[in-house]
Amino acid sequence: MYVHVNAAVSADGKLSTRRREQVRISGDEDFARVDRLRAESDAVLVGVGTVLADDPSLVRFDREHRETVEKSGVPTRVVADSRARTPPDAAILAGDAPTTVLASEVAPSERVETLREVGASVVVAGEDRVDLTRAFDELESSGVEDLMVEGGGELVFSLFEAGLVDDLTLYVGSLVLGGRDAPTIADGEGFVDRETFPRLSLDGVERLDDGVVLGWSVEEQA
Ligand SMILES: NC(=O)C1=CN([C@@H]2O[C@H](COP(=O)(O)OP(=O)(O)OC[C@H]3O[C@@H](n4cnc5c(N)ncnc54)[C@H](OP(=O)(O)O)[C@@H]3O)[C@@H](O)[C@H]2O)C=CC1
Ligand SMILES: Nc1nc(O)c(N)c(N[C@@H]2O[C@H](COP(=O)(O)O)[C@@H](O)[C@H]2O)n1
Repeated sequence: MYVHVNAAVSADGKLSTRRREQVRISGDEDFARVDRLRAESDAVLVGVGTVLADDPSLVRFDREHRETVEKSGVPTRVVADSRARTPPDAAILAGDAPTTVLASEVAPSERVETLREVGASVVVAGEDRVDLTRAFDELESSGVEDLMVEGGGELVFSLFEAGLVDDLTLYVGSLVLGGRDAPTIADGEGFVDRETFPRLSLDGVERLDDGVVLGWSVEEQA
């Protein structure tokens, strides 16, 4: 499965403010690029932190572009949510697009049952937090070849740590958000040993809206 992480950051590298409220960093051209990326994907993944902060629906994508890349149907929405905290009335569970919740064994069974009742598929992988490698194997066996990840920083750090990221694109907008506690694209514990820093290879730089899109592929980890 090919894993592409995309996000928008401020000029000082923040995904949002210290209040973790959704901030529109992308402009119209960048959102159109995001819609094309979604159209190229079989599934779009976010962490439950993003669901609780932004209440995304993840239903928008470029339908014309999807036809040109020969993908059928609509992208499945996926949430990494160890404890099944996704509210049953969350926008990510509404509408016709399918939703898969990746949970772990600590998820209370009644919450898992409620999510199933409102139409989600629930995949249990991992004892405590979601075991992303196992969960991705399950997604792949269900037909997901191209997975787009739209954040947030806790989830993306874990994906880098597990060596699961193939591509990273960042839209860098022309604003400063600041805040030592504001989320960045890779939060979590952080890497400390030089040998473990994921290394990137710069593939492209493009000016868009009032900002710039940077594209990298992730080099093989030793
Ligand atoms: N500008 C942009 O492009 C974007 C901005 N954002 C912003 O980012 C913020 C949210 O990011 P953040 O708080 O980091 O939340 P995330 O969306 O990264 O979700 C983190 C949660 O995912 C769950 N999770 C399940 N399995 C794992 C795992 N293996 N590793 C890590 N996490 C796992 C954890 O909760 P649990 O343990 O309960 O499972 C964790 O707390 C918001 O402010 C949002 O607005 C978000 C996306 C894009
Ligand atoms: N690409 C991008 N630019 C921004 O400025 C953003 N704030 C985000 N946020 C991400 O988009 C999700 C919302 O998508 P929908 O409105 O549901 O289509 C949000 O949850 C973040 O993952 N992205």
